[in-house]
Amino acid sequence: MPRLIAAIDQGTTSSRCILFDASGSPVSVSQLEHRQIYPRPGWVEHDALEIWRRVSDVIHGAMSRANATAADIAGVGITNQRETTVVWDRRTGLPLTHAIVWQDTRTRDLCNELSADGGQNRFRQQTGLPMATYFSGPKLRWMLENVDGLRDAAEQGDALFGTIDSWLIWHLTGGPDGGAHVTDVTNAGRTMLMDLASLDWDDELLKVMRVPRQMLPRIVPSLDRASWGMTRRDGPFGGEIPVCGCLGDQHAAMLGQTCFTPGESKNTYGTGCFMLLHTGEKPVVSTRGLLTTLAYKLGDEPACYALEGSVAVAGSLVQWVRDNLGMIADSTEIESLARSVPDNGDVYFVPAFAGLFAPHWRSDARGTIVGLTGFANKGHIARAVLEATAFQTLDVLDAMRQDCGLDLKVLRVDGGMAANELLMQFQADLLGVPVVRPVVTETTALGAAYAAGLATGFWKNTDDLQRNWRAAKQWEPQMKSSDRRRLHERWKQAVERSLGWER
Ligand SMILES: Nc1ncnc2c1ncn2[C@@H]1O[C@H](COP(=O)(O)OP(=O)(O)O)[C@@H](O)[C@H]1O
Ligand SMILES: O=P(O)(O)OC[C@H](O)CO
Repeated sequence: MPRLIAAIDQGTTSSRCILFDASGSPVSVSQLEHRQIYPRPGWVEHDALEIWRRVSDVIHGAMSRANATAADIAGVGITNQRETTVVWDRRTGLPLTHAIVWQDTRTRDLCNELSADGGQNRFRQQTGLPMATYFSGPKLRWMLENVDGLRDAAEQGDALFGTIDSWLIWHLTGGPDGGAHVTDVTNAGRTMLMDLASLDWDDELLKVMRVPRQMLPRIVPSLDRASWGMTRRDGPFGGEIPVCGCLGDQHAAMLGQTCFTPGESKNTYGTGCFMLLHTGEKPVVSTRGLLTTLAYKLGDEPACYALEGSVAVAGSLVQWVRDNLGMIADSTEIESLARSVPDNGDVYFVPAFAGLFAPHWRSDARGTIVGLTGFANKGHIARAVLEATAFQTLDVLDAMRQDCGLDLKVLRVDGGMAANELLMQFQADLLGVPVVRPVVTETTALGAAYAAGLATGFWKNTDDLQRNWRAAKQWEPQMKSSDRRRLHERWKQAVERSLGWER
C-alpha cells in the first residue's frame, strides 16, 4: 500500500524532490542548485539537460533518504518555474538550445513591435496577459527565428516546445521512447498562446508568434485520474508510478495553502514574489496591471481563475547582495544586518533588474538606490533590500483592491524569504493586514503533491487538504497609518526614478 506522494519542485535556482505523507508533512527532501547563465546583460538562460539531471539526482536523494521504493509512492506531482522556454529534439531527447528563463529581457524589441499595433493590452482579453518579455510566446518566436534549423525541425515535428513541466514529464514518462508531451492549463496560460476561456491553443496567437502547432504539448487539467504516463522503470524512481499532478509553482502554492475559495490569497516569497487572489470560475480581466491566470483545474471540475501580481525580483535581490556585493555570506544574514539599524534611514532600493513587472510592466526601468547620504551604511541598504519586496507587494495589493474591491482579511505567506521575521512584520505593517505562515512552508511542492494525491485517491477531496493546513506564526499590523502612507509615498517616488533608464 503506497504511503507517500512524490513532488518535484523545479524552481528558478534549484530543484527539489519532497516526499509527503498523508498528513501533508514532508518525510524527506533533497535539493540541488543549477547554473544561472548570463550570456549578455538582460539575458538569463538555463541548461535544460542540467536541470533534468539535477531533478533525477534529487529524486534519488529523496527516495533513498526515506528508504522508499516506487511501490511506496502513490503518484508523482510536478511543479515548476513558469514561462521558462525549452525546445528539444524528439529523437535524441536533447535540448536544441539553452532554455530562455522567465527573467530574460531579450524579446523587448519584439514585444514593442508586437504591441505597436493595439498596444500592450492587445491580447489581454484572450490571454489575461500584457505584452511583456516575461511570457513564453515571444521567447519561442525568438528561438524559432534565431536558432539554426529550429523552424524546419519544428515544422517536420522533430522539435518539441515545452515549459519546464513538459520537459520533465516527457523525460520521466519515457523521453524519446514515447514520453508524454503535455502541459497543464496553469503553465499553458503563461505562454501567451492559450485562450483563457477555451483553455486551448489560440490560432491567432500562434500566427502572431509564428509557432507551428505540431511542436506544442497537449493541454491537460492540473490533475488527471487517468495519469499522463507512468514513470519509466529505468528512470530515477526505479519503477512505474503514475504522473498525474502538474501546476506552475505559484498555482501549486495556492493548492498547498488551500486557497480554494474566492477572496483567498497567498504570497510566495522566492526568487521573485507572486501574490495570487482566487477569483472563482470566471476570469476577471485586470485594469490595474495584474495578470489574469488560472488558479487550477482539478480534473473534470470547472477551472478556477486568479488575479496575480508578479514581482520579478525579491529573494534574488538578497542573493545579489550576497554574490555581487559580498555584503553577507548567506541569505539569512540579511536579517541581522537589517536589524542593526532602526529604520531605512530614507534609503530605498528599486530592484528593477528585469524592468518592473506588476503593476507597472515597464521593461525600460532599471535598478536604483535612492536617498543615499554619508549617514547611510550597510544596515540601511539591507533594510531597503527587504523593504523593496514588501513595498512591491503593497503595490500589488492596492491594484487588487482597485480591480475587484478586495477586502483582504489575512495574507497566507510561504517561500524561502518568508523565513525572514523582520520582513514579515514589515509586510503586515505596510499592508495593514495580518500575515500568517503555515507549519509547512514548502507549499509549492505540497500543492503538486496534493494534485497527484487527489488524482490517485490518496486524499479524497479538498476538505482532507484543508484539515492538514495549520498556522505556525502570525504577524499583526502595528504601524500607524500615517507612517504607512509616508513610507509608501517615498517608495513611489523612488519607483518614478527607476523608470525610463534603459533607452
Ligand atoms: N532568511 C532569509 N531572508 C531573506 N531572504 C531569504 C532568506 N532565506 C532565503 N531567502 C531568499 O529566498 C530565495 C529562496 O527561496 P525559494 O522559495 O527556495 O526560491 P525559489 O523557489 O524561487 O528557488 C533566495 O532568493 C534567497 O535569497
Ligand atoms: O522559481 P520561482 O519560485 O521564483 O518562481 C518563478 C515563477 O514561476 C516565474 O513566473
